[in-house]
Amino acid sequence: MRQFSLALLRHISSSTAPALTETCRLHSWHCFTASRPQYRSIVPPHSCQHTRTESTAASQHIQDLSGPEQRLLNKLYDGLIGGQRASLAECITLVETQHPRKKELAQVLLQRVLAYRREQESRNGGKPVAFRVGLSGPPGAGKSSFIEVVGKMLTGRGHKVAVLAVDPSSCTTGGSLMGDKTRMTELSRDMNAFIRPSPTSGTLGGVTRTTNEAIVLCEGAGYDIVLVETVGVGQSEFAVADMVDMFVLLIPPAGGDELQGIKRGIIERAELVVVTKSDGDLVVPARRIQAEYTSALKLLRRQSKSWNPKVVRASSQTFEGIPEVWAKMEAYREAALASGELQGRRTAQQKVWMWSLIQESVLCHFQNHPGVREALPHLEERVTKGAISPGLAADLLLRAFSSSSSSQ
Ligand SMILES: Nc1nc2c(ncn2[C@@H]2O[C@H](COP(=O)(O)OP(=O)(O)OP(=O)(O)O)[C@@H](O)[C@H]2O)c(=O)[nH]1
Repeated sequence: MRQFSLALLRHISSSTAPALTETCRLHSWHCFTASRPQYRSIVPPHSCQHTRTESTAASQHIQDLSGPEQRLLNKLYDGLIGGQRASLAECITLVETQHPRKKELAQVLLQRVLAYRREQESRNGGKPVAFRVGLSGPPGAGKSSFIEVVGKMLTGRGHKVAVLAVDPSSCTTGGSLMGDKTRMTELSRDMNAFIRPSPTSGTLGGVTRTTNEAIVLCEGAGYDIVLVETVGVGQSEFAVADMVDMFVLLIPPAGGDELQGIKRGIIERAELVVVTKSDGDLVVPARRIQAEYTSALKLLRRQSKSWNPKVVRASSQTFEGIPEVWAKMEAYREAALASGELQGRRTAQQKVWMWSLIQESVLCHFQNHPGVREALPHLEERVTKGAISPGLAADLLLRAFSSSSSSQ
């Protein structure tokens, strides 16, 4: 593990450093190594290292890998960059794995793909190559029907479309909220589309991490539009809003009760609200909902200087409004790119992503700590019986964790 961390660190020191000034880079490096003597033997980030290409830097990891591991990673990387769907699926399976060594391999692969993506972005004038859109809405809002028609329309226009799902229920029940039914049947047969359901187990933190990583992989495989779908339950919508360029809320033309479940906080995050199923008898209620949401959005604090959130109607059955919805999404992207907000949003998301990784891994470390594991059953029992407060139990567990961690 330590050897792998060193390899990764060596790569990070050379591949992320160009963004920093030389002084800042060296200062950060010395601050970092001051408390970590084990890393001092690694060459500090230095400008002469940046003349190497990203791929050369990335291949440094490969030296730490066994022959079969190198071959596997090369095969996956070449297949992915070559746009092969089977390789993309295999790469996503690798980032979803719980196996410790495979997790390390996945990180090496991701570093290579990220380096490749950076090269592409610099050729694109520093602008992101792909457009990431998050789509959320209550169960039955018409999300999969909408993604199916929009996806088909976009592949028809020459785009490559990837659809990723974040299903909060997969973390507890094994994935029932987004339905076990076959979704988006036509799009799944389209050679220019790639659909990946949510992993069927794990924590929401784990699922969002792997979705973030899957986005990077899809972009590496040449998908220029990545749609991330989630159901409007729990925190998954906020997690998705934190990983995309644009967040779209889909609302069915339903009565008040069904709309109760839509959280106010998430409406504030939406750049676009689409009232779905605006056809036949549903046109009248769809218009009413559109008017209600338009007034509601006016009262909310404006999130962006370059874009005013909009409310539109569309029908996946009649196709009415679908091209217009996409035109609004493109208009948003252009405005956000021109103002620099999109690039800023992505930069901020990198930090959110890093902290969610830290949270997940610290929690895992805590739960697997021998002192915590020993004390946990007894303390949990005392808390459930009301013998001690949850706060005291948490304090005792944290003490068990930190005292034996520091003596290790
Ligand atoms: N009239 C009409 N019905 C629609 C439209 N889009 C979807 N529906 C119907 O609404 C129901 C739910 O549609 P889905 O696309 O499965 O909705 P979803 O939000 O993906 O649902 P979950 O998978 O349960 O989260 C289905 O019975 C669809 O046939 C539409 O544009 N018009």
